Amino acid sequence: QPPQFQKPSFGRLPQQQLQQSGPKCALVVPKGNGEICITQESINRAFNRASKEFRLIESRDGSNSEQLAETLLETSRLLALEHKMEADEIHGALPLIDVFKTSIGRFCQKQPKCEVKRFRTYDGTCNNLDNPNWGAISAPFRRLIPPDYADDISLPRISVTGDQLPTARYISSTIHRDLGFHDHAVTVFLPAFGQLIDHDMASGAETKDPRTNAEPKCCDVSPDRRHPACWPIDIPSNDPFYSLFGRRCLEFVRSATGLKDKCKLGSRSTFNTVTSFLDASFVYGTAKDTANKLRTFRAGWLKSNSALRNLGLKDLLPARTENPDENCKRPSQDLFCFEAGDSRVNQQVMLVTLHVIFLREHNRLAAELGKINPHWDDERVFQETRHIVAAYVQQITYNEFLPMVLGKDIMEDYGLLLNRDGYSSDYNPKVNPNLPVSFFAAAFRFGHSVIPSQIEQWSVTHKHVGSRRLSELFNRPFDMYQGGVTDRYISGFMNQVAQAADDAVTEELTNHLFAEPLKSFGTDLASLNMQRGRDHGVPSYNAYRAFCGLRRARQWNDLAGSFTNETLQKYSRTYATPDDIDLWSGGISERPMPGSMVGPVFGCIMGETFKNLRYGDRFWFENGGWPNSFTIDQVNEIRKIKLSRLLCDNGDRIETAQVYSMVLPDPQINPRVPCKSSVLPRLNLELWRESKGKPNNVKNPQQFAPSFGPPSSLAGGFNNVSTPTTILFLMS
Ligand code: HEM
Ligand SMILES: [Ca+2]
Repeated sequence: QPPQFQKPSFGRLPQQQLQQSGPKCALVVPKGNGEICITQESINRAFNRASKEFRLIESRDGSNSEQLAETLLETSRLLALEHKMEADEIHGALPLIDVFKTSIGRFCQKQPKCEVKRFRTYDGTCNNLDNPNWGAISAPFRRLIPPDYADDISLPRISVTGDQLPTARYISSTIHRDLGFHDHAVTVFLPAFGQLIDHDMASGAETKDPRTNAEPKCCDVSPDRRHPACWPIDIPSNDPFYSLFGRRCLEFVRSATGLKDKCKLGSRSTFNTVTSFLDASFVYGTAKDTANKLRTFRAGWLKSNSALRNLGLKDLLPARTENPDENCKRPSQDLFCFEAGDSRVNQQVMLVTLHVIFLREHNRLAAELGKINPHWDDERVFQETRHIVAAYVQQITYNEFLPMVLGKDIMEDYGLLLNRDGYSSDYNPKVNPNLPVSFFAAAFRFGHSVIPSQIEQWSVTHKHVGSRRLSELFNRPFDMYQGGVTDRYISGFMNQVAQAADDAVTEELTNHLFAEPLKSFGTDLASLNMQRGRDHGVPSYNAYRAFCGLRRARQWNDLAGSFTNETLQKYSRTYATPDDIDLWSGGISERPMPGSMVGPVFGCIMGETFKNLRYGDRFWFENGGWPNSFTIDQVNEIRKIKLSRLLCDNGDRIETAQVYSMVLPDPQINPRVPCKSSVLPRLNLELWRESKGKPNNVKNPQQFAPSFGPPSSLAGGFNNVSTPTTILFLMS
């Protein structure tokens, strides 16, 4: 069984004492010797006042969700004020009120009605039939422990002393300076794939200025004229880098406020704008409209750019011709960035390259499936291909990526090892696949520490042929239009060693992020990570220690085993108390666990998240008994897929690759093999052949009800798992 970490306790109030919907009171909260009665009238009063302030209009189609979220937050603030509620009561009690019994109900969108179908919806709704919005777009980030807001409702976290925390940039420049250490085992494909799946799972909601429909600018605007969501980051006057340019401010805008499940009251929630499920949403988008724009509607294909065909090379992503300058620095009007299912695609070339590989794989599969099943129409080929591509993402994530990042122990403890054979019957509709805010804002940003300063290109014969600074490539993916560059990046990423996952982050990210062409400075990703954590009310590293079963530090010495002496000293000089350490900073600075790239706190947050993304996904590729289920032979085919297979098939002239492309090649334990080697099997698509009219694999459509039990993966052995210290398992 996965370890039972301390269950989230939202407040110290005994839940049975909280009565809902009594005759007079919507909620009764015990307080001191007495109790607080929150009446429906007081809720309605607070809501009316707040709705005037935010000009809420009545509508149940979701078009008012932004104002409704702000209105409900203000309602909560007014109620907390009126009833003198403390943090525990705000987090533990307010969400228990059934708002459908108050005037709020009229404004809250109804849950969609679900049907059981073969393919996933684009927006992730109806994956969970009882909670149709779980894992879907706009779902709130969930909390592993109660939030930490300065006013218990919404204002960013401050020090437990009551003072402001040190500015995020100060922590970045003292603790997260680049020391340039390399990892000893992983290649650049590890962070590249990590970021790709990050974009499958997570995207925070930007606050837009209604006048410009862009994120507001904060730095060069006087504080009284700033957009209310502005919360720029102060740069100390003696900053080792920005002082050279007289910069004192980094742009930062707080994320948009979101609705809680069923419009519940309580402290500020934020939401995910993509599906948290690993469903290849970065290929297809998270709305039908987006998917339709990407499709050719012929033979199940996605649109692509054929500019390189005359050189005998495969297609690239289609050009972004709508809003061509959005997140794209074009040197001239006739050069375009790329379009894909996720709008962040052009951020840098690692990401673009993987998007290209998945686009090509989609079209390769669609072509084959179309030949094997000539009676399938465009829609059927498209959806069956999408279904396989999502399964690939799950297989590669749990079979290659997570074992390297988390190591064998966490994989086992959280039930993350894939089954060796047979179907899984471990889908559990009670498991919530929404991402924890601590995962989105901190733990999965561990990858920022692994990014190298230079991006290398290698030849297909594995020789280094050139390097470019990462900062020259932000939002400038144009060299992909040169014949052969896709291969040179693919080969580069499988041969270039990644940075170590430690407290150091490359200056390309901490001083030059998104630098404009020819500008000497950009912004700082480490600062953004910490500011984002504070923005979302993410409690401190120390609070998560307690959640993860470690001892909560009372004094600096208690952390001696967790950090190097040097880091600990820096922390003690930077923060007022161990209770203040930002989660992202503490998490990436922790000493890694044996066989893992991360320490126990990030390991625990990621373990929790990836456990729920597996057991809470009804469309998980190993699940049996649903209309979406693959046949068992198909599942076994997918189990053989490795990232190197996709590189071989979708590069232009890649002929050899190491078996595990996220791990450095090694003649003994991770040898380069020819792409035609049986060590890298291709999916046998004959298993997808269907005789006309017969549904693919649902033997008895009545038998949808899955059985629930302990994850059978835990009973199984050790399958295909690799970790830096257990890399020998790779080849077993
Ligand atoms: C050159 C590579 C990368 C760049 C330039 C980059 C940049 C960024 C930026 C600008 C943000 C938004 C920051 C904010 O305002 O909160 C972000 C968020 C994030 N990044 Fe990265 N990142 C990179 C690589 C990675 C990698 C390798 C991972 C994981 C393995 C990762 C995981 C995340 C996650 C989980 C988020 C939050 C979700 C989101 O809003 O996108 N990133 N990154
Ligand atoms: Ca997704």
